[in-house]
Amino acid sequence: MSAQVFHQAMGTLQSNRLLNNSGTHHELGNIRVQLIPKCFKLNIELSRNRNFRFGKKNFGIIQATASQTSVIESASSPSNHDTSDSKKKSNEAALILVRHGESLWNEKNLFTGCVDVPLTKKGVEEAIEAGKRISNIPVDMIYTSALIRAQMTAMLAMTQHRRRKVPIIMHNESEQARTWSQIFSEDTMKQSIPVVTAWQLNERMYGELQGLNKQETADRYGKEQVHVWRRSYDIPPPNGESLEMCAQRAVAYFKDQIEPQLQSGKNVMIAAHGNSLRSIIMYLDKLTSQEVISLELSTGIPMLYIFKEGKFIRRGSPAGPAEAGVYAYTRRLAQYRQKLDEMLH
Ligand SMILES: O=C(O)[C@H](O)COP(=O)(O)O
Repeated sequence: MSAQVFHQAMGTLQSNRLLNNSGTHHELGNIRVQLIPKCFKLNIELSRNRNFRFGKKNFGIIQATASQTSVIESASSPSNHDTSDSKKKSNEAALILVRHGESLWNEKNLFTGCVDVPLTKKGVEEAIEAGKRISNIPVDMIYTSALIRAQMTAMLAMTQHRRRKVPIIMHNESEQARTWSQIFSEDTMKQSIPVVTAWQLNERMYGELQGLNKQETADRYGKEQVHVWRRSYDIPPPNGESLEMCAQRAVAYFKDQIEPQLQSGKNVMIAAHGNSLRSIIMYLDKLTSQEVISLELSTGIPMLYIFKEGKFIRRGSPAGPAEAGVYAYTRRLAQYRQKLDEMLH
């Protein structure tokens, strides 16, 4: 198999460079149709909306519309031979949301926003704990923000997953980055989970509050003013983003990039931030701008949703690390867990 085909199969965002002897391309308006012998039956890609691909054999049918590309897979179990843990023509998919563990600036009570601060030791432990709670839930794709605290959380959580797939960050920032991060073993690829990092999932930009102490800011400007900056829906902090502004980019990204994966039966984990996740939960739970202001998210506590028939069903947020009673499993999740038990015993 050529390196280029493998690169494509690995799922890096599609290169503008056309494949030579590995396949043929046809342009249909803004849709590019690519036929690749023995690999994808049919690979339809929007030339402007570059959608992510991962794995190859399991891509049975690929559907394209003017706004999105979705994939229906043929994998069905967590066996070693499957590229994905999703079900064939699955009509349900798991969505895990997790706010990053405690960061060094959470610990110091500083406004952090888009400043790229790592986790504390406690944050590392929280991320590992989060991983234990979701260790029996299938994960086919991971999305994180561009910030290290979310990425650390996702990676540390996955060290606990019983399926033992390896999360691998996709580097699509340049052609060279794509080329230099190729994987040349199909088996290795099957045991990997693509991790897509996106600035749109970043924490809200806290403007001129970034780096200030929250308590000192309240002492200086008044508790009420700071509460308005932190929890109002549409009032931004000085030169920063309001929750509404944060929601515009985070929810747009969720709808454009993540929802199509869920529609195709992929199980997705998102590791992000207090405010980008509040925005996404507002969309999932159809909260009003009044309701979202009282929504608070703890660090490192994963929340589970099931996506089914176009709807998001909240399945719980575990109070403790013990699995029993943590999540209201669906039948499909219970079957997945049973297969893991069989595989690992
Ligand atoms: O950016 C920050 O300071 C925190 O991650 C979120 O802060 P908040 O609770 O003040 O919105």
